[in-house]
Amino acid sequence: MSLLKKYFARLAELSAINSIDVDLNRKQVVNITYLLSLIVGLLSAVVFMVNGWVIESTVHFVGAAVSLIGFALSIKGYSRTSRLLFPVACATYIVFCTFLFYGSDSHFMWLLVVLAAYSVTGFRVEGGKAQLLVCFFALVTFAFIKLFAPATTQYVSMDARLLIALCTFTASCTLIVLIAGVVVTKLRRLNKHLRNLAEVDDLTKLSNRRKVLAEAVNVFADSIINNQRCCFAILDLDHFKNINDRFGHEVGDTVLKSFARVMTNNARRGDWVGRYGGEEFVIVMPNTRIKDAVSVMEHLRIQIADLAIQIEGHVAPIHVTTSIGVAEITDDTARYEQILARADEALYMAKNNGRNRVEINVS
Ligand SMILES: Nc1nc2c(ncn2[C@@H]2O[C@H](COP(=O)(O)OP(=O)(O)OP(=O)(O)O)[C@@H](O)[C@H]2O)c(=O)[nH]1
Repeated sequence: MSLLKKYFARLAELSAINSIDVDLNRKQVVNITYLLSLIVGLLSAVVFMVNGWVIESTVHFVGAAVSLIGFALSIKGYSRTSRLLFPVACATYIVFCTFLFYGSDSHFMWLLVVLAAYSVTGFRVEGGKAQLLVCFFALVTFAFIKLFAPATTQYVSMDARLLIALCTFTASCTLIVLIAGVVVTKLRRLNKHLRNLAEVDDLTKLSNRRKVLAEAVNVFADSIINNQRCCFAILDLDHFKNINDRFGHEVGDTVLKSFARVMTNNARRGDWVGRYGGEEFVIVMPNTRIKDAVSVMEHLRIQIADLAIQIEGHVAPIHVTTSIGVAEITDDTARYEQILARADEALYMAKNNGRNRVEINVS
C-alpha cells in the first residue's frame, strides 16, 4: 500500500519536482486529478465490461483515455491546455452519463462540485476571473442537466440510483479532501523553505546572524526569568584571508564549511551555533557557567586545530586555527548585546595574545 502511495506521489509530482513556487500546487493538483480520473475510468470500464454493459464500458474507456491525454499534456508542459481540458471533459462526461445512463435522480451531476475545488488550485495563478468562469461553467452544466435530463432511465434501477448518489458523494468528498491535503502539504513545505531562507546560512547551513541573535535574545530572557547563567562565545578563524589569497575563495568556502561541521558536531544539546558574518561565528550556551563554557570552547579549539581539511587537487591538507572570546551574563547585564560585546572584546584579546586560544571577559 505504501509502495503504491509512493508511486502515486511520484507520478503526481512529475514535472512539478524542484519547483517550490506556487506553481507546484497547481501542477500537482492537475496531475492528481487526471490520475484519479484515469483510475476511476479504468475501474468503471472493467466493471461495466464484466457485467456486459458495452456502451457504458466504452464511455468509461474513452474517459480514461482522455484522462491519460490530459496527464500526458500536463507532464509534457502543456499546462494551460491540460488544465482547461479537465473541466470540459469532466462536464461532458457527467452530462453524457446523466442523459444516457443514470438520470438526474441519481444525483450524479453533483460530481460537478469537484470543479469548484479544482478551479481554486488549478487556476490559482490566473486568479479570480478564471476560477469564477470554471465555477460558472459547472453551475450552467448543473442547471442544464437539472432542466433537461430525464429523471430516470431504463438502464438503472432505484437501488442503482441510490448507489450512484452515494458513490458521487464519496468521490466528490475524496477529491476535495485530496486537493485540500495537497495544498496544505505544499504550503507547509513552502513555509519551511521560506523559513530556511530567512534563518539558515546558505554556505555553512548553520543558523544565520538573524536567527542566532534571535535565539540569543530568547536565551538571555530565559536566563533572567529563571535566574540562570548563560554564556556567549564568538569564534573567528585565524588568518583566514591568507587561505583565500593562497588557495582561492572556493577553497576558503570549503574551509568554512568544514569549520561549521566541527562546530555543529561538538555543540552540546541546547547550544545554538550560528554564523555571525564572514569568518566569524557565535555559540549561545544557555544555563552554562563561564568555567564550563571555557572548557567546551577549549575542546572545540583543539578539535579545529587538529582538523585536516582535504582539498581536491591539493596533496597536503589545510590546517586552521581559531580564536575564541567568551563572556557570561552578569548581575548588571541589562541587554544581550552587552554579553556579545564583552565576548567580542575577549576575542580581540585572543587575537592580540597570539591567536589559537580561548579568552574570557569577566568585567
Ligand atoms: N571564502 C570566503 N571568504 C570569506 C567569506 N566571508 C568573508 N571572507 C573572507 O574572510 C577574510 C577575513 O579577513 P580578515 O578580516 O582580514 O581576518 P583574517 O585574515 O582571518 O585575520 P585575523 O582575523 O586577524 O586572524 C576576508 O578575506 C574575507 O574576504 C566567505 O563566505 N567565503
